[in-house]
Amino acid sequence: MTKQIFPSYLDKLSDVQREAVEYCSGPALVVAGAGSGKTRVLVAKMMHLIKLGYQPWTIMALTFTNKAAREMKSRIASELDGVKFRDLRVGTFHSVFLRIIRRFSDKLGFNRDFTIYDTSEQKSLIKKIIKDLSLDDKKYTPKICLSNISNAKNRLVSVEDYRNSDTLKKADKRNRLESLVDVYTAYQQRLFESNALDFDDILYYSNILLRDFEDVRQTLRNEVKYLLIDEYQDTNFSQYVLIQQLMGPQGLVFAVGDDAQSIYGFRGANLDNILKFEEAYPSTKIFKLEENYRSTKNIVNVANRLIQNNIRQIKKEVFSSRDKGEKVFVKECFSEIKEAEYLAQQVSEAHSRKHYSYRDIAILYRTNAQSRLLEQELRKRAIPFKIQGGMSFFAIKEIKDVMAYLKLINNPNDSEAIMRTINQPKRGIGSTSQERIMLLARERGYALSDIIADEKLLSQAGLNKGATKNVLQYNELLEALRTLDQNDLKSIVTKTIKLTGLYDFYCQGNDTESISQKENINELINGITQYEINQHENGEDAGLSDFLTDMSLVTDQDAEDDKDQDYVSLMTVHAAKGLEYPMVMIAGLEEELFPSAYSKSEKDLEEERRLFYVAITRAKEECIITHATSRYQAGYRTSSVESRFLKEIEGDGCEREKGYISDFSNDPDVERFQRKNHESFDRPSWQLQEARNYDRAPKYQDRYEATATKKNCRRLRKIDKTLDNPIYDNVDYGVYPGNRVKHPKFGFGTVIIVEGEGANKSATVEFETIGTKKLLLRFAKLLRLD
Ligand SMILES: Nc1ncnc2c1ncn2[C@@H]1O[C@H](COP(=O)(O)OP(=O)(O)OP(=O)(O)O)[C@@H](O)[C@H]1O
Repeated sequence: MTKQIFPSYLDKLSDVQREAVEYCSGPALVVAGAGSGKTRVLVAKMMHLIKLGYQPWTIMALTFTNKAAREMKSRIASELDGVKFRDLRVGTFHSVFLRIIRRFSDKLGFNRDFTIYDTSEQKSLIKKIIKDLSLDDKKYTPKICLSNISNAKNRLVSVEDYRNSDTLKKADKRNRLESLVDVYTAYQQRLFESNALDFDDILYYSNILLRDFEDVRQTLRNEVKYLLIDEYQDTNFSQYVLIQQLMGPQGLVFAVGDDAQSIYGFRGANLDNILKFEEAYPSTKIFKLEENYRSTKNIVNVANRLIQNNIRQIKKEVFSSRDKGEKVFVKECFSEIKEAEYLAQQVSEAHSRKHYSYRDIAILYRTNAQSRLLEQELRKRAIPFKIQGGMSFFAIKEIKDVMAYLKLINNPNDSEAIMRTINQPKRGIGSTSQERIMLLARERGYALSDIIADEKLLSQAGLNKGATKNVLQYNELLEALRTLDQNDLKSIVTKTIKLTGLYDFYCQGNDTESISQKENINELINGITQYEINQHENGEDAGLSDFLTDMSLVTDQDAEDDKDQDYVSLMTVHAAKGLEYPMVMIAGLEEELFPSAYSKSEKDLEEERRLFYVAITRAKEECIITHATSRYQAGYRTSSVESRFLKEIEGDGCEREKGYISDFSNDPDVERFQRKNHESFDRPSWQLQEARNYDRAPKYQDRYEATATKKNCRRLRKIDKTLDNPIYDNVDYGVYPGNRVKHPKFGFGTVIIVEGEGANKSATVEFETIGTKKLLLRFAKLLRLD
């Protein structure tokens, strides 16, 4: 092996990084601050172990994304001659353990070619179950059912455990969801019948394998000598137990993580796993990486000031040896529209005046919905951008159709794939026929794959002759597809697209939709070609089942950066984890948005704070943060209170700028006026101040599906009305001497005198164009501008 390169990887490390890499006598935890070089340490550790004589396949390294795994593998394989990509057992928890489950699938009663259901397949299955169990689909929504099932699996609660648990029963009763246990039972049963697993099952069944099968445990323990784990702070209970079962309490576990960046609590990540690492592995040695190599001093200091407000954390002093750099800049905007305009303008300026490339800039936000206006504003200025982690390619309808056929070739029992493809493209098997087939399957316990192949069963189901013939032809089509060579991936995919009729269905029209569908299908074929090349280069198999497995593991964070292209990246803060950009803008720092309206407890708030910490620490040189004082939500304009986190970051290295006057009317005159007079109007209007004083009503009911009470809705409308019509509905009209106002006919002016009472109240206004006028406020329709 290439010994001459070994010193170089150690040379690139700081003292403490090297100590961590070289320590190999027991479990270790590397507490790594943001930007402190976790990736470098993990790669070096792997090389070091290989140098010490560990065979590459005896080191298991678990990363958070497939992308990180690929990068790690290619760095190691390119630096170490003789080490092959395929020899490295590096991947996400899900991909590594999926391979293990396939290997031992017979122990679990699954066929080796099982399918992994994605979210839409899970939802579709749950909907059918809710219908079959005659449950109220308003109460038992797929989202609620799936999140409860996911929680149960991530806590390793089996269907039987669930049924026997008084605590869970009580909780479900309290939530009026007593039948959740039946939904869970049916869901697991149907997955099993379809020879399918969902994402959580991968870890769940891995745990079962290690717990219940002594021979599997021994085999794996003999194989895995060293375990490296990245992003340890985001492991959940199921992963925690899995690691312990695999390695034991004295095992050679090398965990790297940053408690301050634990942001997946909503998915079951348990911060205690890192906080209490030593309890699980008593002989642990802890290393702290505290130098942030990424960001300027100002950015690091502001981020530190924020995170010190969290109680649950491991103490560390993150510092930067770089310059102070620009101050972190916090900008108040009067509406989300103004905010988007401002950010787009900053991008323009950074590009033209500061010579940033677009690819150096990222705009981060808390929720996907915030991207729409940003996109609009960037488009207006012809700024190229890309939404990262948006709708997955594999969630596109036409791609799902092709994938469903491919899954069926691989796994004939996949009932979701049967129901998706049976009449897609249309072949005369309508919804009544489909329901009858499903009913027979449910009532008599037949597999769908058996029914569609059997004329007698189809007639028992009540299908007429025509429909029966069509179903049988569909089944023959599937049989024919299964005779194709599954190792010739490109050929099987192109033939499937043609033979199933999907090509004619999607690719014949000339309208924009058909063109885009055709492009997507072509993109799939291009992707497959690329996949075959990559697999080949890495010495890995590229058959149909390999492809399906790898695609089922693709996550939002796996998108490859296109290094040749220049565009601004837009993404949620979650999607930005692990990334870095010279300039980072963070939008929407408002209460109930960031922190999210859902974070009610102190624990939730701490997670939101960590999320903001992740956002700030993505920045290398510059960080701009914005918040809007009002936002259009659920059909109403509502006032927004600035995020509590903004107070927390105030101080050295942070500069704030208040917004200019509000523009609720979107009147170009008002806008022009604002621009002209912005210096003298740097305070939010009294209406906003007043609205802010309202006790916080749930504002984002649409987005968060929160159920606002009627009273709150009325209150929101009232605020909204006040904001949209700042003067007309106010009892005292809110006009005082000195106020700047706008009249629909007379234009801009200044109030000189206010006199009279109630309906007779009047104002004398000095207008810029027509001079002084006395107006009855009841009728005057004055718009107050300050
Ligand atoms: N010893 C070092 N000397 C100089 N630069 C380093 C050193 N270690 C890491 N870096 C650089 O610091 C930057 C941050 O490293 P990396 O992305 O691995 O950090 P990280 O710990 O994963 O950060 P985060 O958790 O915030 O995503 C990278 O550009 C990396 O090349």
